[in-house]
Amino acid sequence: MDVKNRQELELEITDIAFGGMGLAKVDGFAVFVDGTVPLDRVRARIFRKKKRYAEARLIEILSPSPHRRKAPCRYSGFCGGCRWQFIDYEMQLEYKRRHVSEAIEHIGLIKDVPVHPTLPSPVMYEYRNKMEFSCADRRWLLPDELGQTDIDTGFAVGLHVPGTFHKVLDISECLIQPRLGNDILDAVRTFIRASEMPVYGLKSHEGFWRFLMLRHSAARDQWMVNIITAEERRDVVYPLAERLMADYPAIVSIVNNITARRAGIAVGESEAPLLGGTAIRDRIGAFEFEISANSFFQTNTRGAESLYAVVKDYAGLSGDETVLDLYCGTGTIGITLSDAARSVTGIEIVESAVADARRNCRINGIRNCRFMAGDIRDMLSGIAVSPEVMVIDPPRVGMHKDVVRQVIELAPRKVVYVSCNPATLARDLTVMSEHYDIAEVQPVDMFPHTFHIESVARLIRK
Ligand SMILES: C[S@@+](CC[C@H](N)C(=O)[O-])C[C@H]1O[C@@H](n2cnc3c(N)ncnc32)[C@H](O)[C@@H]1O
Repeated sequence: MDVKNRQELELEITDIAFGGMGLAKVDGFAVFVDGTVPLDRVRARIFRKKKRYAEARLIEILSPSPHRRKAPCRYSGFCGGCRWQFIDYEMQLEYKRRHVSEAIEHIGLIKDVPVHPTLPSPVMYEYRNKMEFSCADRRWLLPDELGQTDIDTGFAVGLHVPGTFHKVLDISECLIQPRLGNDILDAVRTFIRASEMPVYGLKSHEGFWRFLMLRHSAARDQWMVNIITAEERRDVVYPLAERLMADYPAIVSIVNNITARRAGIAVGESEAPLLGGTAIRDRIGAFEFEISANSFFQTNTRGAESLYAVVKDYAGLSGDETVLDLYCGTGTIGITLSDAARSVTGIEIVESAVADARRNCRINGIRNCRFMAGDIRDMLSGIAVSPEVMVIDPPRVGMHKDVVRQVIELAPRKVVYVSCNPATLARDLTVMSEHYDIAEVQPVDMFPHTFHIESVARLIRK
């Protein structure tokens, strides 16, 4: 059967693709349907037809999969924050394991690598320690809000519809942030709505209020509020800070990041402290970390403990090894390994992250770690003595091919590769597998109700 654009079809969902969409086959032709899960039977309409696949929009579930559950969040299905709430958590874990395993087999062309069952996140809701809410001068309405006359459609503080930059839902409750975050969000929304300064237009690029970022320390149950505005107006934001400090004793830091850039990124070109400190402290395992507004920190603190425990186990340190921590961010992995190694050297491109890593060493009284700022592609040639163990935790794009080559030349006995992207993990492991046995891979769920998955691979030199 030839699939046509706008055609309505009855489909049997048989698989779930990386990216989170359900997959059906029509005479062997792949049709992706968002919001579906294997064993669903659905009616859907094709809205995009390509040579090798088509995408269809779900119209009706004719018979639901046993893996479906009722999503507890009212924005589920509309919000890009987490798109898998309607899938049973055990199945989320299994689909994530399959994605990692299939990527290694089909993209990496490496056979027989043991991929263990996904380690679940210790908490399934309220797990995110950092949330970024966008301000917008238009509100994207949920189906049950359409036609309501008492809704202010010219204002939203919330999260985006998946894949869009200008469609913002006005979110009053997000279940993946700790509960008090919703109260703070509501207080900020009320203040902004009453303010004379306009919210930012995501198309016009005019307006004052841009983002609200909330950070939470799980260890201390403390909050940081970062108000991102288009210009510095202390007279406008300071009264908001005063009100928040008075009403929420758990808030210990309020800062104002200022950015005139058009890009939809909640990072300021400059930062003005408002009330309290400019950082909060959290703990992963036995170590404390100071986190400022723009520091990188794993967004699921308890999940990071599970992840780093796997890294430590795979590194198998005896106390005598030199360790190289590539793409070290604020040094959290290196510091976690420091009590089991002779020395740790971390390399990271963002200078402020390296400054954070050094400060985190001082906070924890650690003397056997050093951190260097620079591009790994340039820095590796300066490593004179080959480390026994290398931990590699690159961004989504994976390692540059020159870096893979240099890692192989340095020839560490063990490599622990941490990845947030199964496709680039598989690509890099293919090259590494000429010199290393890929002993095992452990997927770790840091992001429940999303299709994202972190994995740790253990490599042993042949
Ligand atoms: C996935 S994060 C890892 C962070 C850290 N290992 C952790 O667990 O918190 C990747 C890091 O790689 C850094 N990075 C990206 N490209 C780089 C490069 N070419 N050289 C050095 N660091 C780089 C990023 O700034 C980021 O901090």
